[in-house]
Amino acid sequence: MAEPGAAASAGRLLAMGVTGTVLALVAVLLLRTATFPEPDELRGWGRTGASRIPAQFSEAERTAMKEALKEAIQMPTVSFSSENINTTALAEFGEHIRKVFPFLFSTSFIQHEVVEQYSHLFTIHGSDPKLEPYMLLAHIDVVPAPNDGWEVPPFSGLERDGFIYGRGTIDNKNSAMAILQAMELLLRRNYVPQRSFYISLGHDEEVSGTYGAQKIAALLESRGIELSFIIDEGGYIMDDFIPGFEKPFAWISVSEKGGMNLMLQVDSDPGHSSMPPKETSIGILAAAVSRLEKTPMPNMFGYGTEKSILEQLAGQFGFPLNIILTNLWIFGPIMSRILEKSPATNAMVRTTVALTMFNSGIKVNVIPPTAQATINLRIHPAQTVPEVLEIVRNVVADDRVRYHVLNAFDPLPLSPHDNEAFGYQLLKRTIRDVFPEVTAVVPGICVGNTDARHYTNISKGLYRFNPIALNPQSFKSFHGLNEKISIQAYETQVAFLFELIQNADTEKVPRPHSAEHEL
Ligand SMILES: CCCCCCCC/C=C\CCCCCCCC(=O)N[C@@H](CC(C)C)C(=O)O
Ligand SMILES: [Zn+2]
Ligand SMILES: [Zn+2]
Repeated sequence: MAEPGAAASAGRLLAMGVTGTVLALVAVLLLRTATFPEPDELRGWGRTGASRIPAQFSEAERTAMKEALKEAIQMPTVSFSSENINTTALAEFGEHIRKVFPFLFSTSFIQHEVVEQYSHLFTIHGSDPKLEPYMLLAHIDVVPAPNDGWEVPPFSGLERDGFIYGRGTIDNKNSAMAILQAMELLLRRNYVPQRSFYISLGHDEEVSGTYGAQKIAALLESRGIELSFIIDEGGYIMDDFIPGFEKPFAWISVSEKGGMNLMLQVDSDPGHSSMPPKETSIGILAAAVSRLEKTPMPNMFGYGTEKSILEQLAGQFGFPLNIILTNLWIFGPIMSRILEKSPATNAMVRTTVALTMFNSGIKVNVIPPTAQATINLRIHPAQTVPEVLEIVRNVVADDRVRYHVLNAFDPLPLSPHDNEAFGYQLLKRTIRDVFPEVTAVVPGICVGNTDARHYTNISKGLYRFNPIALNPQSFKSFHGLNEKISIQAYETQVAFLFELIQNADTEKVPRPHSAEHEL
C-alpha cells in the first residue's frame, strides 16, 4: 500500500504542520488501542462443549489430505474458453472426489448432484430447519499453464520444500478440495450439522461461470431456495502488504468490481501502402487507446470501502501513519494519491482500463481496412457501466472510433458487514480462532470477478474469503508462474473450514462487547 517514500513524505508533511492536533489524537488513539485485545469468553461460539469436535488430524489423515490435493492438481482441468474446456480432466476430477471422500458420497443426509456434466452441488441437510442455509463455493477449473518459466511442471503436483506446486494450488482447487476434505473429516467423526448448507463446485469460473455457477444458481432459485450467506474465493489473509505494518490482516471482500469488455473499431479505405493516407485505421485507433491509457478514470477514494479499510487498520500502525489513517477527513487527498502508486491499491480506488487485445493488418503492403482493440475495464463500486462508457467516449473524443460492448455488468452491491451480518461475523470469529496472529479484519473489495456474482438472486450476503495467507509475491502467481501452497497452509485451510462449519451451527450472531473489542 503506502510506499516507504510516500509514507515518509506524508510523515514530513504532518511534522511540519498540525502538531497540536496530532498530540490530542495520539492520546485518543492510545486510549483506543489499550482496550484492543478481545476477551476469551467470546471464543468458540457455535457448537460448544462435548458436541464440539476439535480440529486435530492424525498423521495418516494429514498425509491423505495432502496426497488428495496433489492428485487433484495433476488433472489439467483447464478452461481455455467457454467452448473449449478440458472435459476429460473435469470428468476425472469427478471420479477423484468420489474415491478420496467416500463418506461424503454415502451419507444419508447428503445429496450430490452433477450439474451440466462437470459441476458439483452437494446439499447437506442439517437437523434444524429453522436455521437458514448457507453455501461454500469454489471452482475446479484452472487457467492454462504452459511449462515455460515454471520451476516444476505446472500439472505435476510436485512437493518441494514443504510446498505443493501447480496450477490451481491457490486458484482454486485448494478451496474445492479443502471444503470437501473438512466435511469428510467431520463425517468420519460422526458429525451431523444443525444448519443446512450447500457445497457448490463450478467447472467454468475461469471463463465466466455460465454453465457452472450460473446454472447452479438458477437451479436453486427454481427450487425457491434462499441462502443466508455464501463464501467464495477473492479475499485472503494479507501478509507483508503494507510497509510499516508487520502483522497480517484479513481481507474479506464484501463486494467485487463490475466489468466491461469493450471493443473499439476504426474502419478506413484500404489501398496501396506506397501511397498512404495521412492517417490509417491503425494510427487512429492507437492514438485513441493511448489517450485512454494516459487518462486514468477518476480517483473514487472515499466512495467505496477503501476509506473504511484504512480506518480499521489505523490502530495497527505506528506514528505517523496511525494518525494519518484515523484522520482521513484531513489526510484523505494525500492517502488517495499514495494508493494510486501501486497497481493493486490503484485498482481499489478507481475503475481500471487495461488494453488487452489489438488486431489489424492483412499484409505488409496493404493499408488495413479495419483496426480493432479490446479493452478490459474493472468498474469501481461507485460507478456504473453507462457512466464509465461515457467517460471512455469523452476521453477518446474521436467520431471515427466505433464501440461494441462485448459484455458488461455493474459492480456488485456491498454485502452486509455490520454486527448483525451473520456470514461476516462467522468469518471474523473463525479467523480469530484459527489465525490468532491476525489482529485486524477489514471489509474489502475483490478487484477480480468470482462465481459468487451469479448468486445475487438467492443471497444478499456474498463474502469472498480464502483462509490462506498471501504476500505480494504469491499474488503474482495467480494465473502466473510457480503457483504453490505450503502444506501447512493447506492443512490450516482444512482446519478453518472444519471450525467454520461447526461455528455455523448457531442461531445467534456473536455480539462484541464494544467496538474496541472488535477485530
Ligand atoms: C492494502 C492491501 C491491498 C491489496 C489489494 C488486493 C486486492 C485483493 C482483492 C482481490 C484479489 C483478486 C482475487 C482474484 C479472484 C479473481 C478470479 C478471476 O480471475 N476471475 C476472472 C473472472 C472472469 C469473469 C473470467 C477475472 O478475470 O476476474
Ligand atoms: Zn479463481
Ligand atoms: Zn483464476
